[in-house]
Amino acid sequence: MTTEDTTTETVAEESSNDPTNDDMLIQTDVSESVSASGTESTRTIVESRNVNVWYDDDQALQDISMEIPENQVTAMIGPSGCGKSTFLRCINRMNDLIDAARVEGELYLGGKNVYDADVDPVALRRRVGMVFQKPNPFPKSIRENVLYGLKVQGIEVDEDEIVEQSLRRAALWDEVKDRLDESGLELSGGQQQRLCIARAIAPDPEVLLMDEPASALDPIATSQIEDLIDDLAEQYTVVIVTHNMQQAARISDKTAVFLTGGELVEFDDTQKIFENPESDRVEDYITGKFG
Ligand SMILES: Nc1ncnc2c1ncn2[C@@H]1O[C@H](COP(=O)(O)OP(=O)(O)OP(=O)(O)O)[C@@H](O)[C@H]1O
Repeated sequence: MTTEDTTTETVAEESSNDPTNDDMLIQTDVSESVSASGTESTRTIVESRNVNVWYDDDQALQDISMEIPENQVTAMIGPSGCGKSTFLRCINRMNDLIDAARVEGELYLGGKNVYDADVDPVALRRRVGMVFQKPNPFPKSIRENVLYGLKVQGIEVDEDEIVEQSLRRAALWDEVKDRLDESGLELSGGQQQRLCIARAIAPDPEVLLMDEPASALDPIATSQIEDLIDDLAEQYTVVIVTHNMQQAARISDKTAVFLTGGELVEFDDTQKIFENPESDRVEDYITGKFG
């Protein structure tokens, strides 16, 4: 990837009545880049520099450096235990919640290191939403599920508007618009996962992290989630962990291949990774020779 141009913007977040804004002045260093194909101009939104993670004495990630482009889908693939989920959790500091975890290195979101002392992890998680493997709606109504994140953070919004907008973006509105006060647990698995996506996007995050979001779903629901991810990338940056290489090939623009030991072996355009990877180890993994 060639760095073409670098501009710096300053974004002052209003603190006003919003307790999640922490009065921090975010220096946004936006790198303008051209993809390997030379056809798309993209900006880097997440950049990791030499990120290392340990769980007690065991190292889970080794020196991970990569630039994740804005408004694209970036897939993380690799064999079980190679650190994909650990890396995802570095981006929104969910590893902070694991006592044994220790993170070193720098992880920039819009040019600001999220591990700086002045970053509030709760405010960060509003900017970086997350969807998990198993749909996990709360035992509350569909409406309350969508509004949950905003309400716990005390953010006042036009509730009807946010509920409709989030459910529309999650491709669920038409199926639930007449039953918004019914429990989210009464929906099918695929609908529950789209409800969780609506809940994650209601606070309008910049980045959406998805940790194997379709692995617990049937093929039809999986296909709906894949179509949805494609649509979401028009508005959000999506970073997805998947065990399913065909899924990564279908839905992602960029692919990062992690291999055993927590090493990022190759990161490039998805087409290049699947058709002509640089690394023999990646080729062996992609072609099923190991992993
Ligand atoms: N909470 C934890 N405490 C201790 N070790 C952990 C914890 N979470 C993950 N690990 C270890 O860190 C390493 C990387 O795990 P991680 O879940 O990030 O891998 P992964 O590639 O996402 O795996 P999978 O594809 O199976 O979900 C593994 O060795 C795992 O056992």
